[in-house]
Amino acid sequence: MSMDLAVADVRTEPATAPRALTARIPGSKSITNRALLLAAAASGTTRLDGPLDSEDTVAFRKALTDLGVKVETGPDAWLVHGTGRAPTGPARIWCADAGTAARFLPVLAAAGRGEFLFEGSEQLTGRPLGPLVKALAELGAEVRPGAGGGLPLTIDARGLTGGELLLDASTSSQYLTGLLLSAPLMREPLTIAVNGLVSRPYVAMTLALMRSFGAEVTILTCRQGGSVRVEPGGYTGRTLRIEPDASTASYFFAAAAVTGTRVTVPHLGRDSLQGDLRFVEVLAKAGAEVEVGADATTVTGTGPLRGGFEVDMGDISDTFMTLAAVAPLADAPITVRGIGHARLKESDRIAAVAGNLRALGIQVEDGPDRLTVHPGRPAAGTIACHRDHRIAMAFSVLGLRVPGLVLDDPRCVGKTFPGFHEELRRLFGEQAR
Ligand SMILES: O=C(O)C1=C[C@@H](OP(=O)(O)O)[C@@H](O)[C@H](O)C1
Ligand SMILES: C=C(OP(=O)(O)O)C(=O)O
Repeated sequence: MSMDLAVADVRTEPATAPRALTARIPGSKSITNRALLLAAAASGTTRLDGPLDSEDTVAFRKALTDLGVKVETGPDAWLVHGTGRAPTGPARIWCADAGTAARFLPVLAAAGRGEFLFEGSEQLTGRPLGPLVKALAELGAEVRPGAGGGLPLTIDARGLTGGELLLDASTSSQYLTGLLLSAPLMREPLTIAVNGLVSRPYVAMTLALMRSFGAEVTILTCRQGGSVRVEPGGYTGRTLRIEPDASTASYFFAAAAVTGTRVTVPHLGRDSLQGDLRFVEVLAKAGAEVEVGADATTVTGTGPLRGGFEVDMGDISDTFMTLAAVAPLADAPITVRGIGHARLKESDRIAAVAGNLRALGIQVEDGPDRLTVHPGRPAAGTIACHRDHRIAMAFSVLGLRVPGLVLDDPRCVGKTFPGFHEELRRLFGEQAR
């Protein structure tokens, strides 16, 4: 199935006050999956209000169910009955396409007992897991990766003692998050020193959520770099309201910037746990008006996008495609750097963005960890999504300004927002030609 993205023909310079829109953004994937794991390991019951219901979180929840955790689901809240300990095998766990499942759950299993087999889609099996496998082996776990060094992964678990580790987090922060989340279930403290951490705000999110479930965590810094120490002691269940997903919100904020409208996302404000909310600072560089309030964020498009800048998006790399896809509409080139690790996600995202823009006639230069997009008039064409939800969503925003853009796989957005196209059309559809 393919889908025509030309839902709008929108002027960039509004003649009157910009149209004010409120986007309905579903819950954060990263918070939902962390909270599911923390709640499963906790003693007592946890209530998650506003969790994300998408392929990644359903896969994570189902994996926990297969590990013996009871989860009750309703339309607006999930109840997780914590076991107060790590799981007992045997169990066979399907991680689907979810990097968070493949990087977080094997550590939980290794802290338990029995045999566990982790498998995933072809896409996920192709993604790296090496630093986590190495760390688990150093902690004394019996781990056997698949032929490519990652999934399918077998673990013969006898519990984990803890100790000291040096972790390479230069390709993904998810290895560090995985080790941290299950550290309170180990017999002794775990101290992890980290080399080259990417996606840093995700680790701050991990630590904040661990603390909110009762864990004792100390951040130690020295001249050589940073390390984190986690005490044993488990978790205690709680009630948690999950914020709207800031990475998902980026598409709607960018849509405001390129259509001269005003988009507000309620309940996503300055206390957000999500680094990706900082995407709005990048839009401000490109000339949009941005207000990050106590409990909402609003972006207003003020005219043509301003280019002529270079920005490091290494901490917020899930949002670089949102900027890059609309960058041809700017009045000067835009360069994004620090995003080498984005080549290791659902697709090689630098190659996917560059390839699609070039196919639309846009001049692009790319390097190992950077991309420069030149101004131009994108032609109509078919976007190759590479089964990557974020490529589909980012180019859908460009589709608000470029008639005749078609996605080759519109439904891949289900990984994090199954209702994405419907919401984009609800907000911008009446401007369709
Ligand atoms: O911890 C998390 O929830 C995530 C961390 C990031 O991955 P990397 O640390 O691999 O960059 C991000 O891209 C992913 O969507 C979610
Ligand atoms: C990289 C992503 O997902 P994950 O690594 O959690 O599969 C993403 O959602 O953009």
